[in-house]
Amino acid sequence: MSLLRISPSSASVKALLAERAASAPPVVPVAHRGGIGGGVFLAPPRKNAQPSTLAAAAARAGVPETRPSDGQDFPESGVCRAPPLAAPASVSVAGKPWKTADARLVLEDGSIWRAKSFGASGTQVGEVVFNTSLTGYQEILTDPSYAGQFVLMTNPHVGNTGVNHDDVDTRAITRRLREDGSLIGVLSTEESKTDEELLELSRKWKIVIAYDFGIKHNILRRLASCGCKITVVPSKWPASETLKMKPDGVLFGNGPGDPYAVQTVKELVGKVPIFGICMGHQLLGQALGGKTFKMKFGHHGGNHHVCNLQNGRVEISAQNHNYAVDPASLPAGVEVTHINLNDNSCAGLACRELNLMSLQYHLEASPSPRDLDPGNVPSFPSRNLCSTPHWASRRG
Ligand SMILES: NC(=O)CC[C@H](N)C(=O)O
Repeated sequence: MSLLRISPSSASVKALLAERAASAPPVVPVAHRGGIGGGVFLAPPRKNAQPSTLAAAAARAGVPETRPSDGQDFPESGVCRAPPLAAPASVSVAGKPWKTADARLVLEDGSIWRAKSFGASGTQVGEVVFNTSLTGYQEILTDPSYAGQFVLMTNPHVGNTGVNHDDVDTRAITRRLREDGSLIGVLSTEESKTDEELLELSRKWKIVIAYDFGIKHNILRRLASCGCKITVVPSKWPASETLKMKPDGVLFGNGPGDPYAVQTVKELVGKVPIFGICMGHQLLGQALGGKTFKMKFGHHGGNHHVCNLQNGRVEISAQNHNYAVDPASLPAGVEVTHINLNDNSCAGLACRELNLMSLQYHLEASPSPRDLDPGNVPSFPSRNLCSTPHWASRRG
């Protein structure tokens, strides 16, 4: 086991940490199983795992020098310090069959735990809970009852590999959770997201209602990773019921066949921010008074060039549709924001006055590794479903 200093990267985060920093032991943990699509382990950057750092950190935290094997510190006193193990003369990670990445776990109390991850990448929001089991992590990490949560194993000795130089102590976070109760956390490997942004994600949920016409799970996953709390409703869910739920935004997603449910969309337009994907885009087009038509052979492929008319950038998109919105039929005030460069058909529209936008392609489908990720298109924040100001306003 080893320790890691909490290293806030900005004054504002420092301020948030100030109340707790004095008593918070400078430790970092291992977190398992984000909702990112697999297990995530955090391990500390190796440079922070030096015995001298550990000793100094322990002294600052006022933690007595005891080893976990003493068995005196936990759980009675909620001890959270690992012993200053003598590091092996040389420890190499070169032979590991996985890639590691810098990761951060940001809790809603303002604490930031920097470490290394392996496995899935991305950003995920979830409730952090701890599990004290000594064995059986396979069953724990695959238990669907943990959906929406991060599981923090208090026992660092998980699996059959023994304790090694990269393993870390999770008990500091556990102590915090025991004192304050379960906390919402954000686990992220995305360097483009600042600490402040991650902290905001942990504190503010956006309530999204997603109509299910056959919605793709990855759309929901990507929204969840932006800090959205999503309720999926059936395709015939009345607009009046949606409005009663006071959402920050409504998503009309993909689905088979000719667009339907236009009446529901009409009843919501102008009352709540709306985002449409693929069939949702066609529905919005019709609800605004436009017309859709059946294309000769449709668009089905993973390499359709789309021009974003707002910034002139060309995006490579995944497409799957047989119908398209006729731009000439759209009323004034509705802007065509994207066109398919193969045939100049409408690939996106927006109406700022009515707080809506839509795309005729699958931005969640990752045609290239991160092609349509907002972090890669910083000049166009509306690429981000969540940061688009006219799509989903923030909820405090
Ligand atoms: N991917 C989709 O949502 C398909 C939309 C619609 N069914 C079409 O074929 O045009």
